[in-house]
Amino acid sequence: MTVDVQATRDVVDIITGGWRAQALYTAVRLGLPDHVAAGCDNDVELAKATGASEGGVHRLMRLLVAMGVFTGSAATGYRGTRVSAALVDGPQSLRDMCLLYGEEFHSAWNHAPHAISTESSGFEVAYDQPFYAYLAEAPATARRFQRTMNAASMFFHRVPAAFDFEGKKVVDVGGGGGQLLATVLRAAPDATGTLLDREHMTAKAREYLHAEVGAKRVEVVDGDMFTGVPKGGDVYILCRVLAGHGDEDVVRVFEHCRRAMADASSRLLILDRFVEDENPTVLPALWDLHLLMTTGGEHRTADRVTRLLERAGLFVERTADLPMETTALVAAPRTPQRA
Ligand SMILES: Nc1ncnc2c1ncn2[C@@H]1O[C@H](CSCC[C@H]([NH3+])C(=O)O)[C@@H](O)[C@H]1O
Repeated sequence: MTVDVQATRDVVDIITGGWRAQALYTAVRLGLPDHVAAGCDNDVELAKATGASEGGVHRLMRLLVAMGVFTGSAATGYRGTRVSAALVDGPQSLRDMCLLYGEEFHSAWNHAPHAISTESSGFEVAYDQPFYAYLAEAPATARRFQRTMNAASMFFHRVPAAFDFEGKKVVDVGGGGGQLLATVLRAAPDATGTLLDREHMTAKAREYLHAEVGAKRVEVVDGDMFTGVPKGGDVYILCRVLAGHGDEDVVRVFEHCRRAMADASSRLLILDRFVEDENPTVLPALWDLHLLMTTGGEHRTADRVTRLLERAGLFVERTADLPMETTALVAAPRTPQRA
């Protein structure tokens, strides 16, 4: 019998992927990226700074050097890399994402066979309640989740290059904290904006947007996108809002946007991650399953979104790629619509 060495190697690489994630999680939990950045460069100092055993630190650091998280060695001194720098505590850090993925989301993924077999949330099995209900009772985790969402917003700054907002009336539907709308309005000084979100979200968004772009250029509206969206916009944005909702609800939101458009030159801009059934790439397919693990949700294929748009009287005019395998999808109304 011949042994396929490469296949064995490939399988082992995949199987041990979870261990790598847990090793990185432990490093972040111990604050190793921060301590190395602060100048601790050997096992004795790192053990003292973290309260962990010197032997444990040595063995973990050896793996992290092999993974490219740090460079150097115990003998020559450890040094940080771009990877460890991205995990140092501070604004835009991936630290909270690493902790959340290593704790609550890791527990949710422990129930992957159940979640996948039944297409239901693994989180609910692990924690006996839905993810968002849990967050409402666990403020520290809720803050960690919010920071994770912010860190995952690094594609926002590329949105103005994918769509010309200059002079337009921009409506951000489900606009969350307002970071995207602020980015768009800063890039297009003659544009004005309206953010629509649920009542419990809008106070923070209003405060943020008024501070960032001023009350004159932006309006923040409480509402329900399934009931209606503000009228007269030149561009309606739906950024990361579709994944948690069923097809019928999504068509309803698309229809509301089309009917509310100022005229036939208005556009709907969808910013989201789409999965591919043909030649899939790993991150979108992983995040699709991750939505299943956490909320029971899913990412759609671009074809499926296109069909839902068509049902709502819209067609896809063009698409553009954004960082982290996010896509900008620009849709136009089929016929001139009046509000
Ligand atoms: N029915 C609804 N009407 C308006 N906004 C909603 C509704 N349901 C959920 N949302 C909001 O949709 C957002 C999804 S999270 C995405 C937020 C933002 N677009 C970003 O990309 O950062 C949250 O802010 C929700 O409060």
